[in-house]
Amino acid sequence: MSADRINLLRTKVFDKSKWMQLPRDVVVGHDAIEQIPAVCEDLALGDSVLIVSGKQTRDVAGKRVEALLAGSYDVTTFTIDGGEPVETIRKAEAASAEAGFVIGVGGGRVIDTAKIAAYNVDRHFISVPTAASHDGIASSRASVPTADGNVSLAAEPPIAVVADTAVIASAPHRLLASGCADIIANCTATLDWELAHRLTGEPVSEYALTLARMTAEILFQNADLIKPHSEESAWIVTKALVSSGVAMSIAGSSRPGSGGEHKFSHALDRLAPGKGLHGEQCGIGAIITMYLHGGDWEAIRDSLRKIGAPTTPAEIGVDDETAVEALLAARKIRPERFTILDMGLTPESARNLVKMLYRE
Ligand SMILES: NC(=O)C1=CN([C@@H]2O[C@H](COP(=O)(O)OP(=O)(O)OC[C@H]3O[C@@H](n4cnc5c(N)ncnc54)[C@H](O)[C@@H]3O)[C@@H](O)[C@H]2O)C=CC1
Ligand SMILES: O=C(CO)COP(=O)(O)O
Ligand SMILES: [Zn+2]
Repeated sequence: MSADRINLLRTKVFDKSKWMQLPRDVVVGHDAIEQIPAVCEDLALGDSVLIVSGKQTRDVAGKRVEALLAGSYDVTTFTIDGGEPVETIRKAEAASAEAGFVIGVGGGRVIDTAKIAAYNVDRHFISVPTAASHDGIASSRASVPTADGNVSLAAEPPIAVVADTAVIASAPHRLLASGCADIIANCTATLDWELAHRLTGEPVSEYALTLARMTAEILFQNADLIKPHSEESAWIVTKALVSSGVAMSIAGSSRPGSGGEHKFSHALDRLAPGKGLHGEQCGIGAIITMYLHGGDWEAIRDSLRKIGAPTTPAEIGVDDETAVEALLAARKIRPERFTILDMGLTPESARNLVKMLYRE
């Protein structure tokens, strides 16, 4: 081989570069919230903090975090009131700019709002989930609903995650089951990613793929252990959500955890707002996309049932025709993200799939 050719190969190998941002401290367990002052002190993030929470989650845990930090930090609060998401982010951003660092205490929407606001004004962000309902608790991505569908944005990766299993176990079981379904959706999201790699040459990360898939498999194996209001269940699911979030951070995108089933969920958010939770809709979508991939869709359905997550649109109050519309609309959401739903689905085939796979 000539020297020129060797140099060319070297250049190809060495011009690859990637920046992965992962949490530095992850504290999960009973009364973990009490560790927040120690975590903040350990990370030396500044003298003032903005605590972002929702109306309900402020009562659940936000006020406790405020009280724990009040003696040592200048504490300000921002409560999300359910207004227009982009406007809410702008307001949270302005409040974050006045603080040294930001803590988000709540469900997915609160955490996403806080992590985008922190990112936009270059502040560190601590994630304090009050429910194990989604895998954004440890990721560097945020999902924001817009008029054109959900967009996945770069956001501040949590420098710490503090997940109190007592708080999480006391949340409605529906939230925990939804988080399980969001993880189970990794099974189809990873298949979609591999499909796109084979078909369009989209790069994949073997590590992110393997971690996302393994996380879903561990949950499958432990589906029997997922029970309402059990701290052990909260522990299993929270660890899986952290692991899934890390897969997204390694990938630098939500690809390992979001494929066609997520597009279906985003489409339902617009067509049937307020009916299903994010993870619930993703789980329902994964049944169809797994069937289309030729995989074991019945295993997905049975695990969801075991955990207590819905397996049909009817269970979340969505009629079959809306589910058909969502399947067809899914392709228009983030069209650059190729999935199995881009492979020739027609109104007739969508109708047949819904009829066949969503029987009670
Ligand atoms: N950044 C990312 O990578 C990801 C982001 N997401 C986003 O997260 C959002 C979905 O998150 P969810 O948590 O499902 O919805 P959510 O944030 O709307 O919360 C659902 C409900 O649960 C309540 N809640 C939370 N903790 C509670 C507790 N301990 N006790 C009683 N009620 C409690 C909230 O007040 C809210 O009413 C979506 O916007 C989705 O796009 C979802 C997955 C990954
Ligand atoms: O929900 C997510 C992963 O579970 C993030 O996915 P999106 O990028 O589709 O919002
Ligand atoms: Zn998700």
